[in-house]
Amino acid sequence: MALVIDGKQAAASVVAAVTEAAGKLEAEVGVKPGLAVVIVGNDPASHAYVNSKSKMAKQCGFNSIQHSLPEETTQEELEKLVAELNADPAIHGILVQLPLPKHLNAEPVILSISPEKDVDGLHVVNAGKIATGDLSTGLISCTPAGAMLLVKQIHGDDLSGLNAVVIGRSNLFGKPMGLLLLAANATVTMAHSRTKDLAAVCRNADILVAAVGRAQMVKSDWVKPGATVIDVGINRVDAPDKGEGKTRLVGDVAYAEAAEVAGAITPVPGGVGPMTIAMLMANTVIAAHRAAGKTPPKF
Ligand SMILES: Nc1nc2c(c(=O)[nH]1)N[C@@H](CN(C=O)c1ccc(C(=O)N[C@@H](CCC(=O)O)C(=O)O)cc1)CN2
Repeated sequence: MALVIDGKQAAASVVAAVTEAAGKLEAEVGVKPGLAVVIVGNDPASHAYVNSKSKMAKQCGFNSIQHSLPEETTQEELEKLVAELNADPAIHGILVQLPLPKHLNAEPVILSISPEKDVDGLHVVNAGKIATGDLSTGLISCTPAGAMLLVKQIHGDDLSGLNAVVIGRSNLFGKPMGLLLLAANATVTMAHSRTKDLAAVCRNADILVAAVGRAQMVKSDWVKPGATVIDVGINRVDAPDKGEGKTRLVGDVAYAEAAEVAGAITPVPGGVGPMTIAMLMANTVIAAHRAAGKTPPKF
């Protein structure tokens, strides 16, 4: 049976380090890290994530501000709010929760965030820094940064000689994850919906990262014996065994059967998910240190 990688515990360690760094920064230079979280519309899952982020920011000792905008907010109004937050010296991190309602275009909104305050790491300046191998002066996208911490728990910092396969090529996760694995010297394959014989490609992976958004698509015969499996999927499926109308969360990997083959595996829930919010806190405390002219902590 595979080792179960405990994302909750890893996230708690990151949050403890962030809280300590935030406390020291405030004590030394009087700067309290400030995080502004912006949400548009009424999507219940997005509201739950945003509430968790605001709550966690408070727990870390940050100045935590939430802007909940109505569904009918215009592109102009949203970008105006971002401009105000860019200009606010008490705010070091700005996050716009995704997805936005259909009438809004996320790309210009993300580009309107100052790269130094882009704690989601989605601005082209931050994405470009990862692409050029600069992992120390920008801000790294939270879910891939968190997934990398879990990979490094198993394999250490240097992934030389290891084959990594990332299934999924989104800007939010797949692309930066591939680049972070590459920066750690893994030999990286980016796989996606058009990849020929995906199962065979995956069987070659020492580190298999699934971010496809399809419940339990990755089967045990896709997993190389002893491989590390990182499951980024969060899919809600019917759970008739729990009672009528009940649901449960599952990942993109058929967990029970994959755990029989893998060397280490992240569960869903409790794997990569909790790392996302922890790394958001880490990025905010890093941004606050830089704004105060102090050397940021490393996570
Ligand atoms: N602006 C952003 N939008 C979105 C991001 C993001 O990083 N930035 N990521 C996702 C949603 N997300 C954070 O926003 C997120 C998803 C899941 C979790 C998490 O902890 N999941 C738990 C299960 C939670 C549950 O029970 O529902 C787990 O996997 O254990 C945290 C954050 C899309 N939007």
